[in-house]
Amino acid sequence: MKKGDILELEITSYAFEGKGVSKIIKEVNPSEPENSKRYVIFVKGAYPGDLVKARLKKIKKSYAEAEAVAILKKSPYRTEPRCKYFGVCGGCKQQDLDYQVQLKFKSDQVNEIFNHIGGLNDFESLPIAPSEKIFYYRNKMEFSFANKRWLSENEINSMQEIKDKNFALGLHIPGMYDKVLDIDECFLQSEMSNEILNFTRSFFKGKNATIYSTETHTGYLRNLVIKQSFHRKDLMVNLVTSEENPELMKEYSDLIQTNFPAVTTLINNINRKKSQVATGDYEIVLFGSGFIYDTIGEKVFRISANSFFQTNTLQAEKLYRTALEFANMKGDEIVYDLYSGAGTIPIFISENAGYIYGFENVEPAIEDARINIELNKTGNFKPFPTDLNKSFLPIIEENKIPLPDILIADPPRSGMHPKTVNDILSVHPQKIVYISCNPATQARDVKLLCDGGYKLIKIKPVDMFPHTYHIENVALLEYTK
Ligand SMILES: C[S@@+](CC[C@H](N)C(=O)[O-])C[C@H]1O[C@@H](n2cnc3c(N)ncnc32)[C@H](O)[C@@H]1O
Repeated sequence: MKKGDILELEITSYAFEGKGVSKIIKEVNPSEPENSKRYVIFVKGAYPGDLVKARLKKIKKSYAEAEAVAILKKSPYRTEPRCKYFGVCGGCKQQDLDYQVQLKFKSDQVNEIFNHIGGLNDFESLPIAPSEKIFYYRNKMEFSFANKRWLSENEINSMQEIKDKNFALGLHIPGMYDKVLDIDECFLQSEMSNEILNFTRSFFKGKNATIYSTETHTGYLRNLVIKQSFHRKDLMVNLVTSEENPELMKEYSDLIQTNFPAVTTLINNINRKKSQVATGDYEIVLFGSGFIYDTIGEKVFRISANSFFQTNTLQAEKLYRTALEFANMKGDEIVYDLYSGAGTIPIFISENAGYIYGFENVEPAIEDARINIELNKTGNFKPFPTDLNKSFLPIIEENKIPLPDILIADPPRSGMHPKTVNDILSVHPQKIVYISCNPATQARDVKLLCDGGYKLIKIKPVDMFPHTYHIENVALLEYTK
């Protein structure tokens, strides 16, 4: 067996990040053939139930990696993808998999990750909460401009001259930071979002506007971010550019106002940094308030261009309700909310807690949290600017913050800094509710907390991102010593 070989493989299970698993016998045990050792091959582009031809890409001692090149027998779990860009776009990699099966695979994967990475086996695993909407469920889309448009095979193979290959506005090709798939529709946000996307492309193309190059670090256009309230009629268009161009922006702004009365605010974020992030060094509000408002449950939240808000509003409510159920408070508890963003969790749970202290390092998010406190007349929550890559103990001491009964943490994908885990152990809340969009780093951190005296009681995934591999999971830990 060598790299490049093509094997016929039966796919029997599913691994993290959408790889089918096939187990083959490399060496037969002659005395007990049925007990011959199985060798695992992870197959990209294959689902359980498929029979595929796959090309070997990498061979290791205990496993190999391959890529499906032909499907000989289709898995019964496969469905027809809705989107014409499926297979190329990095957005919805499981759109060809039945949604109920997606849920089952996500659930199985969380358990497997907790078992393998965390070495955790003794906990209750609650059923995954399905997403109410499986299309048009996002309230935010971040599109990128690129001066290298992804070309289809047909375009490359055709003998004709390729048009517009230096202008794209759409979504990145997986693994290619500089190439963008120029899309004219996406089923993740709303129809209106697609219209704004297409209008923005034709406007700037018509003006021969330049696109920021990741190689030369010159050029004007960087990102188009659309934020749309789910429960209200607020719609924000945020154009991220490398510099100011007041004349061009004025023209764009006037046309957006005329053609899209639904757009309630237009912002121009100026990002002079080399890194490709869709947040600016400063922002210019062209019209409207510069914010949108949305609700989760009974609570209303202001969201600015650069603050985090859960992207699936309907599922955010399920996520927060799960956290609230897990915390199971009497009403007088001191709660710490680490990575508190715009204060959405503290405000959502405020009636069930005594006092909540939030810790967050993004200034616009903290500013939003302060406004959200006023909007909701929340009298028992205060956010503290805190960099959780450093110890938060000095902030507690300086501000005489009492020790917590309950700690909620909702870190970014990278999980918690080891210093934060240590700090949690030293403030030893009775319960920890850990929300995560990356069960691998969550299991790693939960293991550390369990080594420090906590017990994992239960977990519940909440599907926030249908058709993608992304898994959101809530875990409850209790102090046992
Ligand atoms: C997954 S979001 C959760 C926000 C909030 N809990 C919610 O549900 O909307 C993670 C948050 O962590 C914040 N964050 C990231 N790195 C941080 C750090 N080093 N210190 C403090 N907060 C950080 C981000 O700004 C973001 O608001």
